[in-house]
Amino acid sequence: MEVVIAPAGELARLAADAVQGLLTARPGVVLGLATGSSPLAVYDELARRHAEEGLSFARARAFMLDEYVGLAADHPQRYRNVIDKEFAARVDLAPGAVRGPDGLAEDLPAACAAYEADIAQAGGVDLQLLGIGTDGHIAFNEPGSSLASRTRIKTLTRQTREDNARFFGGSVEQVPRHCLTQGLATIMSARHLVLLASGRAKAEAVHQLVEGPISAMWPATIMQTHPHATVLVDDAAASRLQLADYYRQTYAGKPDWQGL
Ligand SMILES: N[C@@H]1[C@@H](O)[C@H](O)[C@@H](COP(=O)(O)O)O[C@@H]1O
Repeated sequence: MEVVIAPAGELARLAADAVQGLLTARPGVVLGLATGSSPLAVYDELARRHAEEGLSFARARAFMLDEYVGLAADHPQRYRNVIDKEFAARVDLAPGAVRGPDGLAEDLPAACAAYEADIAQAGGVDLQLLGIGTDGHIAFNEPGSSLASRTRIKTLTRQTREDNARFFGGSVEQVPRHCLTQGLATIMSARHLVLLASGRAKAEAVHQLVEGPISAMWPATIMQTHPHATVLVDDAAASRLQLADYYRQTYAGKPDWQGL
């Protein structure tokens, strides 16, 4: 696991560089997209490179991590609509190139199984962007999630609903209680995991993710077993890392050509 501690703008550029490197090598790359505020600066940077430098996503495909159950098709907080607005509509992804779990399906378990099959048929995800919840969840894999889980229905914790109430007019009651989420094993199948976190509220989750024991109580800790995982954090999110000095020295001595 590589840990990079840097200002938020630099982190977004690093993640965008990794995406661009893949796109340049293989235009048909499969991206994994995350919602939440953490990846927004990456989407801004990729949209800028598309507009100003001609970076093309025309042959790329993308899979979303998760979706609320039951939000109306036109609800602005439906993750499908969030991703369209924040990223897909700002670049040249082909129509239908972005897939997500269907939180409005009549048969939710069948929709989850179909989603897993879609990802497999696409050849798996090349680069998965991730944020992290204050309780250590990735996607919507709440504490207690099976480390071997696949896409399924989950019940959101009170903590996550409170954290996300800001997107629902500040009302926790407006936040759905259920979601569909890629499982931890689904996420672990991606070839490169790039997690972004900023702010002091994430410091304990980041410490557990990088330095804690692997445990379903901090679901993101499963990333310690991934062969290519990158954790991009600002100073505040890094403030509880025991080996922060070591991560800083390591990154400072890294050759420019190496990439993430
Ligand atoms: N399902 C999403 C996660 O994918 C995201 O990582 C988390 C943190 O969001 P933020 O980046 O806004 O802190 O929020 C939600 O729970």
